[in-house]
Amino acid sequence: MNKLEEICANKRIEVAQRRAERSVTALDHRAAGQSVPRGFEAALRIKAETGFALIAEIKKASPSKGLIRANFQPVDHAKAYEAGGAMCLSVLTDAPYFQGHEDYLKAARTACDLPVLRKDFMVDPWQVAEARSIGADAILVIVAALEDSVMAEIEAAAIERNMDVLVEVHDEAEMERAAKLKSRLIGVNNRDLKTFITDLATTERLAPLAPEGTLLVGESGINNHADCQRLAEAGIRTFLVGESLMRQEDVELATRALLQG
Ligand SMILES: O=P(O)(O)OC[C@@H](O)[C@@H](O)c1c[nH]c2ccccc12
Repeated sequence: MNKLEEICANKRIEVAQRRAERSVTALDHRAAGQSVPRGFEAALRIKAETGFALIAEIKKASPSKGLIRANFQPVDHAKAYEAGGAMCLSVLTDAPYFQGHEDYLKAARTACDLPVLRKDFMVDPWQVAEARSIGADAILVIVAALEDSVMAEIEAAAIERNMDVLVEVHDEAEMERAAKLKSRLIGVNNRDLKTFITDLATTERLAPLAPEGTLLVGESGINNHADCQRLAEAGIRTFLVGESLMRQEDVELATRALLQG
């Protein structure tokens, strides 16, 4: 069992417990109290026409790096990312492996005007209703973790709720499977799931294989402006960046430097 399979096996157990306590109807009722979804993909597409569109990630820890940020303040981070020029936020909510929490997403979204992706491991369409009920504007679908039929069900649950779907791929076969979905927001994860090594060449290799009309997102291992410029050579102007920003003292300044050099 690789790490992703292990995480998803645990997620199934975790979700089964929460699902027993709350129905989709109850979640949708709760979601009605949230503000309507902010356009996640639309914000990225507009910005990517003229510059670099950034999804800035709020991430306290990860399985490969352990604790990334000791002084962890999701509200301050959200504000700093927004002030620094990010178009969207991604907030880790997985607790066992990333020390995330749904409260971090709620607090971050309330603190700014940016659309927010719930960064978690979706294994059940029920989680989409849950994500919307805490205010998420978009969800992540990791192709490597799901069968085609479940992937489509999760996507449908998001579309039904006017949420956007970031579809994540790691290799050619996954890009082909992603193309069968409706979403044309596709992230290429540069992190090898078995070794945890990141290599920007992954995005460069897969970019030409994306279906027509796709907004491609370069994910993971993007450390500086030069990395953004390198991916721009391959036509990618949208990036998902976590660790390199989370490690900086002045997050707003670091965000601006990443985008502008
Ligand atoms: O911290 P980085 O190397 O900038 O990477 C951010 C993001 O791509 C990474 O956190 C990520 C990509 N896909 C995921 C799926 C689950 C959890 C985390 C992730």
